[in-house]
Amino acid sequence: MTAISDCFKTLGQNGECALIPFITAGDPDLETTAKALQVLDRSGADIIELGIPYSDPLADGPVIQAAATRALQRGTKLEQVLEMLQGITPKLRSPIILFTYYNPILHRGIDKFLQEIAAAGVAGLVVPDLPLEEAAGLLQAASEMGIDVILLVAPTSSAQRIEAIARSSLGFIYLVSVTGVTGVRSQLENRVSDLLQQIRSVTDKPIGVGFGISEPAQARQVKEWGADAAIVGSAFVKRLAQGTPEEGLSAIAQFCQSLKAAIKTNSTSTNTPLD
Ligand SMILES: O=P(O)(O)OC[C@@H](O)[C@@H](O)c1c[nH]c2ccccc12
Repeated sequence: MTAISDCFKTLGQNGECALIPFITAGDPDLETTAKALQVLDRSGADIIELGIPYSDPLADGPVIQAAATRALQRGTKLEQVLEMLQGITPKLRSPIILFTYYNPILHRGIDKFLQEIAAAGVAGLVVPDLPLEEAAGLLQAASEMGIDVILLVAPTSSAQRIEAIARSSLGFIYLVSVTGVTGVRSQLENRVSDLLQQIRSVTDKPIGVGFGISEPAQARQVKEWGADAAIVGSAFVKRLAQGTPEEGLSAIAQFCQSLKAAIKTNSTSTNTPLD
């Protein structure tokens, strides 16, 4: 069993929903990224998604695009991110998912890339622009190295495609809550609940919901809709980038705790009698 499956199994036994924060590597610098991973790990994160900055981040909204630009301007390179991870992953409870666009993987060569990230202790991989039709090779090679490739379901995915994605995705299935780019949204669409049920009807694998979750109440909402994980990106990236690195770290610690508290409890905020 992989570290990610193991994590969902334990949480599922307690009726808990996983919290998956996302941050961009190298923003404001890699030293802060290393600290941020440890802070999140101690503040309620169950799994952490770390984004490799990329110059053409098609699926990203303004907050994560700006973070990637800042990280690239500082000269953040994949090798340095992996070197940092190698030192940090042994100290973390949370498995690390690496987020990268497909081009850097192709550029390096699939096998070399996988060997390097496995050596750095990475447990999973999200590649938003990897077409399912081309995913087989990467999925196979990654699973042989114990790395879960997590595939994305979009609100526009057909029933047939949802089934195919659910069959192939490893670790969990990433349900993108809206059509569009990453970023804070004031309201989550109700159809996320229908999509969750639709995916649930074709698979036993855990399902994580991401895109637009920026408040504890929204995380609680996706939990109540039946999600196994709430993924929160832009809202973390924004907080980490505000003020000095120390201020950013303390802001994400607090935010992480409040999100976890919202999805940990089984009770709802309404006063339901116990009997
Ligand atoms: O930023 P948001 O709206 O909270 O969304 C999640 C997210 O940041 C992370 O999973 C992510 C960052 N960039 C992506 C691109 C595609 C899919 C997912 C992502």
